[in-house]
Amino acid sequence: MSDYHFKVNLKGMIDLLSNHLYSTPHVFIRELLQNAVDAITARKQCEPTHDGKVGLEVFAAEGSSPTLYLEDNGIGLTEEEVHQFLAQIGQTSKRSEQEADFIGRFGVGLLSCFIVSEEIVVITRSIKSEETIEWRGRPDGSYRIRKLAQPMSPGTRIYIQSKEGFERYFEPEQVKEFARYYGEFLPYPIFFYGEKAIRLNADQAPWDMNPIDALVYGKEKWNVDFIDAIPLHSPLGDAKGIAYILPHSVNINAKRKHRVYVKQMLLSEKVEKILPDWSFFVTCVLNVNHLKPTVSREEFYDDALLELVKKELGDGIKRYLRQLAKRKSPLLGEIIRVHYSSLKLLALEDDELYALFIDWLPFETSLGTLTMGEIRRRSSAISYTPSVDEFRQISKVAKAQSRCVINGGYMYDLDLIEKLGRVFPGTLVERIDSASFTQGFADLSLEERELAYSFVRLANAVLQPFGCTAEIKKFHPHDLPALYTTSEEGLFLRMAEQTKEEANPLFASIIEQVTTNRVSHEPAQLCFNFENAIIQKVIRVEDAELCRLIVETLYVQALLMGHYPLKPQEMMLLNSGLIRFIERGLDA
Ligand SMILES: Nc1ncnc2c1ncn2[C@@H]1O[C@H](COP(=O)(O)OP(=O)(O)OP(=O)(O)O)[C@@H](O)[C@H]1O
Repeated sequence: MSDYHFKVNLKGMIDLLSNHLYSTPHVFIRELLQNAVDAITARKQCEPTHDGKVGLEVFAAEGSSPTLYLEDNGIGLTEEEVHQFLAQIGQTSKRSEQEADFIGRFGVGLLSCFIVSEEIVVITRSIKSEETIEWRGRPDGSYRIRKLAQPMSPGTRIYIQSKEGFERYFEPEQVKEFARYYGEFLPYPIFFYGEKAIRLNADQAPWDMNPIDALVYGKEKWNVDFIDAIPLHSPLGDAKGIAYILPHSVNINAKRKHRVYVKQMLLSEKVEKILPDWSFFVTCVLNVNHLKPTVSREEFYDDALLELVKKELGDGIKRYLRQLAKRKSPLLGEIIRVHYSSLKLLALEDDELYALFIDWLPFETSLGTLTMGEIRRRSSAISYTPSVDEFRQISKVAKAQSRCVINGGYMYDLDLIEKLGRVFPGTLVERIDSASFTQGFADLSLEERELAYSFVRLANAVLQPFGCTAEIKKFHPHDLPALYTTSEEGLFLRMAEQTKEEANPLFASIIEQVTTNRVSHEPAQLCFNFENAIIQKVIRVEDAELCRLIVETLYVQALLMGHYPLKPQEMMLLNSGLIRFIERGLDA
C-alpha cells in the first residue's frame, strides 16, 4: 500500500472564495489592509515603540491595467517564512500565543486577490533579516521567489494588477472608499497617496468617545438626530460600543442591523444577532475583540459565547433605562413615547424594569390613551377587557360612566396588565366581559318594570330568531337606546358566518365544518336603556306591529354601533325596516 498526498486545486478554491464565500470582490482591499495591520501589530510585539503606518496607491500607466500598491512597515517575512506562509494555503503565522491580537486566523485571505488579479507580487524584508525577497504567486498554484539586490527597510510591499474586467475595483475613488469603509477605525494611520497624501482613517472611534461626542459623531456620519447614545460594554467579548436610540418608531418585525467591527476592522454593517430581540429601538456601533468571525469575515459563529456577549450588551441598555427611570428623566418619557412597543416587550421580560417603567407606558382605555401611572392613580382596581372586540362593545358605555376600562387586546398589553397584581400586590386586577359589565347596570323599580313588561316580552319574541334575549336597565349614556353584548364564542360565530358569506366555496365549506357543532351557550343580549327618551316612548306604544318594527330597528342600530358584522338576515332587517317605516308613514 502506498501513501499519497491530497492535491488542492487552487482554481477551484478561488472559485469557491469568489462565488460562494465573499459577498463582493472588494474584500481583497480588506484582506490586504488586515494583513498590513497584523504585520505592524507583530512588529510592535518585538518593538513596542515602533510607529506603524500603511500606505495605498493606484498606478494606472497609459495602455496597461491599473495596479494597486499597498505598503506597510510591519514585521516582514524571511525567505523561509515566505515559503511557509505565503506559499501554503491555510498556513498562518497568527496562531501564536498572541493570536488574540491578530485579525487574521485562517491563512486564506490573501487568495481573495486572485478574484481580481492574475498575479500577487510581494516584496518583503523581515525585521530578522537584511535580505529583500520578491515572491510572485499565480492562481494556477505556481510561484517564483528571488532575492532583490536593492535594500529596503523592514516591511512589505504588495502589487496587485487588475485582471481584465475588474478595472473598476482599482479606480482610486473606489479604493479610497473601500479602504475607508473597512479600515476607518484601524489602529495605525492609513494613507492614500494621490496628488497629495490623505489619511483615510479617523483619530478616534465612536466606542472610545463619551456619549455626547458619540451623538455628534452619529449626526455627522448618518445625518440622524438620535435620541441618545448609550455606552455598551461586554467584558466576555472584550467589546465596547455605542447604542444609538432611534428617533422614530420601528416595526417590531423589522430586522435591526448593527455595524460591528472586529479588532477595529469592519465585519459588517448588517449584523443582526449581536443585541437581544427586545432592543429593536437602537442601532449600534460596536467593536469586539473576543468573538470569532466566520471565514467570510462577514458574521460571527453563532455559539454560546455570542449569547453571553449579547446578554452583557443588553444589560448595559437595561442599566441605562433603569437610571433614567430612577432619575425620573424626561428623556425616558420621550423614549417611551416613540418606542413603547419595544419597551413593553422588555418590561414583560424583566420584572425589575417592569416595576420601574410600567407607569410610563401608554394603554388604550375607555377614557382615551392613558399611562398606567394615570390609570393607577384613578383607582387601585384595574379593569380590562381581554380582546379588542369586547373593548369595543363596552367602551362607549364605560366612558359615559367615567369608568376606566383598559383594552387588553393589543400585543403584549394583556400580559402586562395581568402582571400588575403580581408586581404590585395591593392592586386588584379585574378582567371584565361585556355580559358581566351589563349586570352592573341599575335595575328598574317594580312600577317601572310593570310599565316595560309587555315591551320586553315582545322584544324577546322578536329577537329570539337572532339568538338574542332582551333586557331593560338604566345606564349612562342616556342618549344610547340599547347596548348589544355577546360572549367571545358568540362573537366568533358571528364573524365566522360573515366570512363564510364572503369566502370562496372551498373556504366556506371549511368554515362550515369548523362551526357546525359550535353553539354559543350564552345567548347575546340587547339591553334597552330605560333612561333613553326613545325607549320611554316605545314602551308606551300599543301597536304591536309598530313595536316589532322599532325593536328590529334598534337591534340593527345597536349592532352597527358596536361594529359587529351583520348576518344576511340582519342586513335584510336593515333594508326592509326602512321600507316598512315609509309605508306606515304613507298609510297614516
Ligand atoms: N503584509 C504582510 N506582512 C507580513 N506577513 C504577511 C503579510 N501579508 C501576509 N503575510 C503572511 O502571509 C500569511 C497568510 O496570509 P493570509 O492573508 O492568506 O491569511 P491570514 O491573514 O493568516 O489569515 P486569514 O485567512 O484569516 O486572513 C499570514 O499569516 C502572514 O504570515
